[in-house]
Amino acid sequence: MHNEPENTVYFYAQTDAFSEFSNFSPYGVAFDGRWWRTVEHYFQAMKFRDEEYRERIRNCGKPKDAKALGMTRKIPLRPDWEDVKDAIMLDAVRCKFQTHEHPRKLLLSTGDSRIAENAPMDAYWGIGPDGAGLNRLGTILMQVREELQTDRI
Ligand SMILES: Nc1nc(O)c(N)c(N[C@@H]2O[C@H](COP(=O)(O)O)[C@@H](O)[C@H]2O)n1
Repeated sequence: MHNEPENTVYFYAQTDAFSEFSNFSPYGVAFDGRWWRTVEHYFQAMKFRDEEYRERIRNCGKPKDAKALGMTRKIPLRPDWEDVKDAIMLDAVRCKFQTHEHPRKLLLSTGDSRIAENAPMDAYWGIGPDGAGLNRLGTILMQVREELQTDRI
């Protein structure tokens, strides 16, 4: 069962409310001494072991370009991707909210509301076409919010 919709904060497009919660929003993260202009750039690059290809993603302009580069299967996906992708996403999202005050305050302002990525085509990170998707990104955002609320980060 889902919570009632009125207790849910939805986000997705950069033109919608709470767009700051999207990995496409313009809040960069630092990992391994390098700056990634969005969480999406970092997340997509981590799919690959190929350092040159990671750099290509890091240096591409927009998060949608990073996502498109991350979709290729011409460069092999790292073999452990399915095992590590949730931890990589959590690290990146946590780093974003630790680094940037504006999205952090917005995240804290949601209290204990459910947070859901309203991504119609994505039933893993988002709620998918019928609202019943796994919403892993929303769950990670709620975990990071709880860490902030309880001063654990
Ligand atoms: N804003 C936005 N536009 C899309 O088209 C999307 N699919 C998403 N969702 C984000 O995509 C990332 C997952 O990519 P993979 O499917 O694992 O390659 C993740 O950042 C989702 O939040 N967002």
